[in-house]
Amino acid sequence: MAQHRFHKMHGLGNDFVIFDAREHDLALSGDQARALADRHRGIGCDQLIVMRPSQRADFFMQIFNQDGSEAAACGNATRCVVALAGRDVTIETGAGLLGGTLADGAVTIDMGLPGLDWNAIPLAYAMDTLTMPVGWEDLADPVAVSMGNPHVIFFVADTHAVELERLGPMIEHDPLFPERVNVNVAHLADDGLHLRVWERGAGLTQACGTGACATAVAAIRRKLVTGPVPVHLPGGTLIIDWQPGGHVQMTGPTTHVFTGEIDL
Ligand SMILES: N[C@H](CCC[C@H](N)C(=O)O)C(=O)O
Repeated sequence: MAQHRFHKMHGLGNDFVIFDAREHDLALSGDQARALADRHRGIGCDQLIVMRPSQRADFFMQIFNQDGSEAAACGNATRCVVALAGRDVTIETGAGLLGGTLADGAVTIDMGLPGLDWNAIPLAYAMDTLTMPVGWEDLADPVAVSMGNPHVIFFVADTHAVELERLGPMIEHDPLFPERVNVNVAHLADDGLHLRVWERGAGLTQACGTGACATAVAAIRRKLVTGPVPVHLPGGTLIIDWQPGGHVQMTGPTTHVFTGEIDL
């Protein structure tokens, strides 16, 4: 056992435990990550992040969901590790290299190109990802987008009328999504997009950065809005900018709550 320092942070209430393992290695299994993320028996978080050395970037970001599964992208946590670094950095993730810049207390991440083909999401078989011919009860005709992690987006009349705590897990585990999926329900209002997310491996969260990116891309592809677009989540608002063919830019705040030590 050794003592390891961690940072408790959040991006609009999507919360993280972040270990900086660039100087001292920290091997973590999915089971250990799940135990640490447990809100009753561990520290508690939506995702657990480990910053590691990288040959290609300032650091590598390993991402564990609350259930112990690994993900290749986490937009809100990416903003938090840039804020921790305290300077503009390049981050290596399982989905490629991301750029992070700090300005006026907010962090902007270049989230790279969205994945739009069925096999980039991935889906179990070929279909048009802009208007998918599928549905689950009242949720139908979604869009699929990858931000390095899989997202399905439903545009509805009112996000608060959707029983996401029941339909979310049903869709997350549907065989159409071989790697499971993050489930986004959104509606368009005068002030931008309103979004609620059932996250793969974490459930209902107060905010989802990649979900906000994927939903903005879906809305722009369907010509509902043009970028930059405010995306209002239960925990607050992100600004997403994207032009077809370009990289997705996400801007939003981060909060450092406390630093702790734990024996691992
Ligand atoms: N649950 C996601 C990872 C975290 C995404 C979210 N917290 C964000 O800010 O992008 C997945 O398994 O793909």
